Amino acid sequence: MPPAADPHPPILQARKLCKVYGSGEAAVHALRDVDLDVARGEFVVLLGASGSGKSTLLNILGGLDRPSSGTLSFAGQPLTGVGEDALTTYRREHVGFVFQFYNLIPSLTVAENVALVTDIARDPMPVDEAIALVALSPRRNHFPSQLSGGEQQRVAIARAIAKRPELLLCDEPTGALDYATGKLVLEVIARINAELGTTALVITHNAAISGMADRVVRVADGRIDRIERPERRLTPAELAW
Ligand SMILES: Nc1ncnc2c1ncn2[C@@H]1O[C@H](COP(=O)(O)OP(=O)(O)OP(=O)(O)O)[C@@H](O)[C@H]1O
Repeated sequence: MPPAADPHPPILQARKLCKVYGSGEAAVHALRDVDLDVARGEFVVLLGASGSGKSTLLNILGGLDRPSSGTLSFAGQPLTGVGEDALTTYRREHVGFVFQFYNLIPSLTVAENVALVTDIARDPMPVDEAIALVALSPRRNHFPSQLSGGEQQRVAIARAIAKRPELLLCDEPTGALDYATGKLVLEVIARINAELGTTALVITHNAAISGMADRVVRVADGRIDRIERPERRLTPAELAW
């Protein structure tokens, strides 16, 4: 008899992921044999020096890029060895991305920026619900240029979560923000993880942020160097750096 399927597969399962950019003498081994399981609802922080491979890993986990070798699955379904259409569907339906620079459309208001996503999503939340989740309801009709960096990042988060993705992948979401503003943005990500159950993976250079995580994955030279599980998850307000 074949083994029974795991009733609760990890939302992400990576095995022996490798990524090589270029070839020959110019080859860069950005990821080397990365194994990682992420449980549904987890809050994972990825830490590591510049160039260690964090963005490469996050981009592959989010279906923005493909590994050179190794396997990846989402909720038990393979994402490696599949066509471009399957990867696009995965990204569109299941993944919300937040980057360091907010990538908002300057000529559209907050509500219109979020609506860009809800208009094409399968089961989106109402635009104003997404905006309320990031505490920007009073600014719904403002343009990005009228908002602070932290507020713009919260709009980017509203846009990322409005389609109710299972995964929220954030690459240096506080990288361009000052201390207090960065904390506010992290509070929003932590609240979405807690209230919506969205699995969150957050890249940072800032080790202090790791106190917020269920698990801290340390990446060094393209490998997972170690994984730590803090005894108690801190709120962003309790973090200090
Ligand atoms: N498109 C590319 N072509 C060639 N090399 C690349 C490419 N993208 C990334 N790399 C290299 O792969 C390695 C890992 O890069 P990656 O961006 O994943 O690191 P990172 O940990 O996210 O760094 P940072 O914290 O500076 O963003 C680096 O040596 C980088 O120069």
